Amino acid sequence: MAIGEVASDLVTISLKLVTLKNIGLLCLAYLICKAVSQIVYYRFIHPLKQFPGPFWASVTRIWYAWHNAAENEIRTSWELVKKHGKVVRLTPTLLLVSSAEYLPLIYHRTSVKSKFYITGSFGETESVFNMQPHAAHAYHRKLIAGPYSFSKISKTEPLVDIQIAAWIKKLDDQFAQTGQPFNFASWAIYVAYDIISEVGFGKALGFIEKGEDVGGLIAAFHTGMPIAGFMARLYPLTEWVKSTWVGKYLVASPEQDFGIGILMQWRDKLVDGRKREMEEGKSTHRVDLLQAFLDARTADGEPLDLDYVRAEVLLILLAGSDTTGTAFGAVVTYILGSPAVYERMINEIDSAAASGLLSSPIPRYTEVSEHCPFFVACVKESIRLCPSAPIALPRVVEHGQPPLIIEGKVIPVGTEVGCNPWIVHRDPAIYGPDAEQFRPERWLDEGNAKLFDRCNLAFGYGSRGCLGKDLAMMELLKTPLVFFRTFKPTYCKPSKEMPGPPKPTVKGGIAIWNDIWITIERRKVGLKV
Ligand code: HEM
Repeated sequence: MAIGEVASDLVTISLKLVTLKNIGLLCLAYLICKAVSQIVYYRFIHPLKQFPGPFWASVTRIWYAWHNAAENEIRTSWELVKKHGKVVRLTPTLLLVSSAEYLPLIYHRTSVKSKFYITGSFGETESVFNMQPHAAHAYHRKLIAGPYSFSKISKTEPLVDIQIAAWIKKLDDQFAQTGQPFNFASWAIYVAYDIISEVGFGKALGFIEKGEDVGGLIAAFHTGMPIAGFMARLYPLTEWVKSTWVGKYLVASPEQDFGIGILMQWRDKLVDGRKREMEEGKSTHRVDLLQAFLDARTADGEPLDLDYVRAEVLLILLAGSDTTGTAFGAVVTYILGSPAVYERMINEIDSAAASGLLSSPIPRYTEVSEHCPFFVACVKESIRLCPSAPIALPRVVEHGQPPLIIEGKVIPVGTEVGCNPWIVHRDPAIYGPDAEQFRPERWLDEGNAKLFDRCNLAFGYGSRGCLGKDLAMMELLKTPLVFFRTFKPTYCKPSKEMPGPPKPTVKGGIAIWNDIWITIERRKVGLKV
């Protein structure tokens, strides 16, 4: 047979082999080889193989993303910590550390956020929250931190009071006077939204007035968070998808009529409205956060890029409302769940008020901190047990930083390390053997309280800690206090329409209270509305 004929036969045979079925089989074989090599590498060769954790967690991020989507990430992580100790491997590259003693080492001054934060779920332009490199974050944080300082935020206290008074009046009219039950979980977010929009943008969005989820913003956030959580946990996939044409559908934008897109539309209305006012010379008297961002200048005297201002404004809407509402929900639920705590708290508030130590109708933040130590302890204990952002907050171990040594082991460069506030706040070495119980008294010992404050991760830690903490604490010490002083709440008997008992779920990375169904009656003391 001539060489030409052999070649032609070979081509014919080859072409016969190129069938759809064979191409499929080849792809399958490739995927199996890739999966097997990934499993072998991460489980038996990778430097993190020495750390304990479930098999699937050590070889694929899908395990972690799956548990987040199934809303059982915390319980699962907690059980692993109880089983394995202070360090657990949650993904091929992520270690969860449960011991508070390591917080300063992991969250040091120049720590770098991991790609967990790249999701694009909050839009194309990053705010200080998403920025990963230390230098970029430090530069931008310096530009915008001024208006969040305690001295500036304490000037907004009268604005907070206006919203608290409006909220109490609405609750009185709609529920105390009528005896109608209501879901406190929703109303807690309503007041938080109106406070943050008043302080942040100079006008409450109207949640209290309308008594509803204005523009569906709360629902939009709750829908968007599980997607954000999934994308954060599967970030290599997210990064790749973002580089393809599908990316534009993945990254949140105001063109989208769902999820975070809806919040962006509102954000743009606020920013554009303010820009118009400025052009018309109307907004010179404004002192809110938005105006501070628009007036801020870089070292070269340039205004901040408008897209960046938009990103920071969106962050205020996202970070400053639901989180605070969740904390209100926690305070009320934990206090109502313990009659002895309720009695002690209400007696303290009543006697402080009777002694003239609390201004009327709404006490000042400083008065509450000084004269109601047990109530303050209740708030701190509630946030300890139910932090609003119960996620691992991962940082990357980088070259050029001091070596990170945990439990005697050097953590390899490139590893993601994080602590989940929900878990760290239950560290028995700090809080004792009853760490899982709601016991506000533990904060009354001054030495303990200082230690607990140092180990608190509810507002993040160190140079990347929450900029809105002072505002949030002001809201948290005032709003539930006025609520309890004015009304006596009682849980409703659980039914199909009013399920109970109340419990938090975690969507993406945010704790959300569901079904705090109560009735309220007016007490003889409290805010007259
Ligand atoms: C109870 C209420 C709040 C809680 C529990 C909370 C929690 C947190 C946490 C845990 C972080 C750090 C996240 C990380 O390390 O990745 C953070 C960052 C941040 N929060 Fe809050 N937050 C609350 C309220 C607020 C409010 C009211 C505002 C705005 C007025 C705000 C603005 C911010 C900002 C701007 C950052 C980013 C800081 C940075 O990276 O430099 N937060 N918050």
